[in-house]
Order: sequence, then structure tokens, then C-alpha cells
Amino acid sequence: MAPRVLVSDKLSPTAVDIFKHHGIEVDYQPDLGKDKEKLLAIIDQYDGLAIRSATKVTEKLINAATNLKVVGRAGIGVDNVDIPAASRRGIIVMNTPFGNSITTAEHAIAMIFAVARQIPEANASTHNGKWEKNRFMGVEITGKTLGVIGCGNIGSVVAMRAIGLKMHVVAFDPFLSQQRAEELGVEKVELDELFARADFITLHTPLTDKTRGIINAAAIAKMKDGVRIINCARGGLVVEADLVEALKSGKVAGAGIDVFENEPATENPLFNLPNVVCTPHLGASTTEAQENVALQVAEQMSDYLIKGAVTNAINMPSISAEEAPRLKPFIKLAEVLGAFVGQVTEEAIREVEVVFDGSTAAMNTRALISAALAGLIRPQVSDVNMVSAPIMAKERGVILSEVKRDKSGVFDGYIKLTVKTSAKTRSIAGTVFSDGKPRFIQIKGINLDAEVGEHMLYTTNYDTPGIIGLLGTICAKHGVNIANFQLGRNRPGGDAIALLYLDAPFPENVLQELKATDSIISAKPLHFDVSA
Ligand SMILES: NC(=O)c1ccc[n+]([C@@H]2O[C@H](COP(=O)([O-])OP(=O)(O)OC[C@H]3O[C@@H](n4cnc5c(N)ncnc54)[C@H](O)[C@@H]3O)[C@@H](O)[C@H]2O)c1
Ligand SMILES: O=C(O)CC[C@@H](O)C(=O)O
Repeated sequence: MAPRVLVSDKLSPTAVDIFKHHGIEVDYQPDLGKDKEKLLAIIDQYDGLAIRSATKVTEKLINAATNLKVVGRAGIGVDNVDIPAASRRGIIVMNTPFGNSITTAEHAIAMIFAVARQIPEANASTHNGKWEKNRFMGVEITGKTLGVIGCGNIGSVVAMRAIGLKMHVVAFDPFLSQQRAEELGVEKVELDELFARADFITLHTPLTDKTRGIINAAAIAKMKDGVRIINCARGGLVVEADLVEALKSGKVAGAGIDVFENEPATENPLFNLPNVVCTPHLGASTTEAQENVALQVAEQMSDYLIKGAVTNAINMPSISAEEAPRLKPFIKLAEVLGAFVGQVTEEAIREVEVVFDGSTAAMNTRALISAALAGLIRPQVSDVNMVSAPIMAKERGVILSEVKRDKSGVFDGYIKLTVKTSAKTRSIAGTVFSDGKPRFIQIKGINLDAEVGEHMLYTTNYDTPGIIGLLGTICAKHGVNIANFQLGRNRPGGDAIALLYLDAPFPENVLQELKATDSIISAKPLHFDVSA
């Protein structure tokens, strides 16, 4: 059945065309994002949800979205999506990080001019037939200092445009390197210095616990008298009540505000103050940007739903459309390795080490580790997947390590998973053969070559004569056909294992019969998802 995508915010029709082109059934309901109850009632019908900022993807919505695999945000900020809730449910959240950067930067520059010359108020006054030439005395921006807080995609475009307009730019961004600052032609400064020097301040950070309220009364007190503040990033960055006070006192001479603490902002203390220019979150609203983000989000979501490629996901490592087909069998391998250990482990897992040997070391190891963790956790938590597994492992305090090394054996490459619990250390290695199917090649350090079947039986036993006969006889007695039988041992007479690939599940009630024999130490029926 074709995947189904719901578009619940106003996206360019290009998105709909792209989904259809990829054979995806698409339901375009641009106003649904505002109707929480209706959205909640129908969300379980969809594999994908494409949104802008009006749709709030809350934990409640996510819990109701029983089929949802991907949320695509046509834009940058994903603060309207509960990412931890989506991750716990294994739903990928993607955004389109660059599609509207230039447009938003241009809006910030437009705000700087609008505030410097009070253009909106002068416009309204002139339309009203008043010729208030003396009322609107502006300031030049040439030679003024612009303080850019957050110098990422948008902040750096703003900085470059401002330099072109002959402003001097100082930037505060803890992740801005000195080299990048020099390339951009900005002066990297600490926040207090920016506050002390800037004539205009423009915000371009995400809204995080660190940035929330970054412009508050204390910050404003450190600024120059007559400073002008622009916010085209996120509402919560500015404490609106503090800004209102500062505007009223004249400490702040003007503000350009595109984003608000509560949106849609139909009432706000900033409204109707002199020299406050407000726009209704229009930063990304140009034909070009909306075309870019709609196209990008629809391509990304289609690639994921159809090919398993992951681009610009917030909560999962990227897998390009080109690498997806080559990676897929190794993802399956990593999953079955995890599933093997997960099924034989009953104690809490403390440490997981994943070794990537030879060709596997050059692959997308983050994705492979996520798959191994998903396989490992699934016997305990059935709906875990590659998105939620790393989070669950972290929440459970599992210490994770990764080793990449050159080819060390006969195989071009293999993956070895070692899992430590309070009781013991278990390890298993596997590779993918030319038929694209996973093989177990080592268990507990014992070499073997076992195809992976849906139903298997794993035993540890003494290396004594008659094991094949014993297991064969018991399986035959209970009508279980053996498709493949692999034995291995560390040395003659030492530790031995057997792995049987069965046509049907090994009956649980026969386990006691097996364990009661003198030769079998432990026996565990295993199940693997071998679907492609
Ligand atoms: N108004 C709109 O319509 C609109 C459109 C697009 C983006 N946005 C918003 O603009 C903001 C910037 O987007 P972007 O694409 O440039 O993001 P980005 O991730 O490219 O850049 C953000 C920058 O902020 C920096 N940063 C993080 N924490 C910081 C802190 N405590 N102090 C200073 N800098 C910090 C980061 O290092 C990064 O360089 C986001 O909040 C985004 O949601 C708004
Ligand atoms: O979709 C929009 O109009 C706003 C987008 C913007 O806030 C973003 O974060 O990309």
C-alpha cells in the first residue's frame, strides 16, 4: 500500500506534486494544523506529516499517531514539535535547514531599515493625510555597529548584508570559530561586549534553555541608550514585558519584532508602542523560500518513506539515498546481531561495544549502531526502532563505544557486538554475504558460518559425541524440521555451541527435555525478523 502523507499547514503546492510524483498518497489540509481535535482524530491514518509552524506536534498527537514514521518541517525551527516524544516513539523529525535562510536574513535587514527610519508609522501617517515631516527623524545605519547574536545560517547572511551596507558587525556565538568570523568579516565578541557596543542588535539563535530570555531587563541595562533591537528568530528569546518597559523609558529606541512569545499573537503588550515594527512571523514568507522548503521537505520525506534515506533529521543520523541500498543489508545485520544478544540477555545491559572491521568501518556507523541498539532493546521494548533506541540506551545509562579498524580477518568487513551486563560479557560477530543476507560468523569467540533464519535454536553444550543426533532426534520427535545446523567449539572437548535454523518455532515446553540431558548446558529459542 502506498504511504500516506498529511500536509496540515499551508505549504506550496509543489510539495503535493512531489509527493504524488513519488507515488505517495497526499492529503492537503492546510488549515488542519489549527484544529487540534480534528487532527488528533485522523492522525493515525498517516505515515508522514508535513508541517510549517501552525501545527503543534505535541506528545498527545504523537501518541495518537500510531502509524506515523516521519514529521517533516518545511522550515528551520522545530520548537513546535516535541522531539523527545517523537524519538521515544521512533518517529523521525526532519527540517529544511537552509531553504529560507536568505529570505529570513532579508527580513531582518528590512526590519533594521524599517526601525531606523520608522517607515511603517510614517507610511500610516502619510496615508492618513498627515504630512508629519518633522515627526519622523531617523538614523543612518552606515558606520553603526550591528550586534549579531547567533551567527549560523541566517545570522551570517545578515552579517554579510550588513557589512555590504557599511555597518560594523560584532557577533556573539559560542560555536563561531575565529577563522569563520574572519571569513565573514565580523568581530567575534562576548555577549556583554556586544551589548555595550551595538547600536542595533539582531537575534538569530534557536530557542533553547540557554537562549530563552537572552534579552531581558538585565541585558537591556548593559546596552547603549537608544539601541534598536530586531528579533526574527524566536519569540521566547526576548522577555516582552522587559522590552516594553525599556521602549517606554526610551532606553530602547525601537524594535522590529517578527516572532512572539505566544503565537498567533493577536494581543501583545508590544502592539501600538511607537517605533515598534511588528510582522506576523513573516521571516520565511517569500515565494522563493516557500518553494524551496516545500520542495525540500517533500523530497526528504518521500526519500525516507520510499527508499529509507534520511536527510536533515533532527533525531537520527543521515542516510543518503545513494548509500541507503548498500547500507540496508548491514543495517539488517546490525539489527540481528543486537537481536541475538538481546534475546539471550536477561540482566540489565551496562556496556555496548561495536567494532567495525574492514569495509564496515567506512560505512555510516552511527546508523549501524542505532540499528544494533534497536535489535538489542527490542526483546524488552517491542516498538523500539533506530530513532528511539539510542535515546533508550542513554536513558538506561548504557555506556556505548565504537571501534573502527582495518580488515583483520578473511572477510572484507564484519561487525562485532560485545555487550556487558553485571553477570557476563557476550559477543557476536556477523557479516553480509554476496547474496545480501546476514550471517553470524562468531559467537562467544567461536567461529561458525550460520545463515540467519526466522526461527532458530541456540544451545551451549559440552563438546561430546552425539550432540547432532540428540538435537536432531528431539526436533524430529516434536515435528520441528531443521533447515540448517551449525556447530562450533573453542577447542576439542571445550566450550561448544550449536545454532539450528528451524522451519518453525522451537516449542518452549520441549526446552526442559533438552536441558535435562547431560550434554546441553543452556538452550534458547530465538526469533529474527528476516524480512527485507
Ligand atoms: N522568522 C522566521 O520566519 C524564521 C525563519 C527561519 C528561521 N528562524 C529562526 O531563526 C533562528 C536561526 O536559524 P538558523 O537557520 O540561522 O539556525 P542555525 O542553527 O544555522 O544558527 C543558529 C546559531 O545560533 C548559535 N547559538 C546557539 N546557542 C547560542 C547562544 N546561547 N548564544 C549565541 N548563539 C548561539 C549556534 O551556534 C548557531 O550558529 C532559529 O531560531 C530559527 O528557528 C525564523
Ligand atoms: O513556516 C514559517 O512561516 C516560519 C518558518 C520559520 O519560523 C522557521 O523556523 O523556518
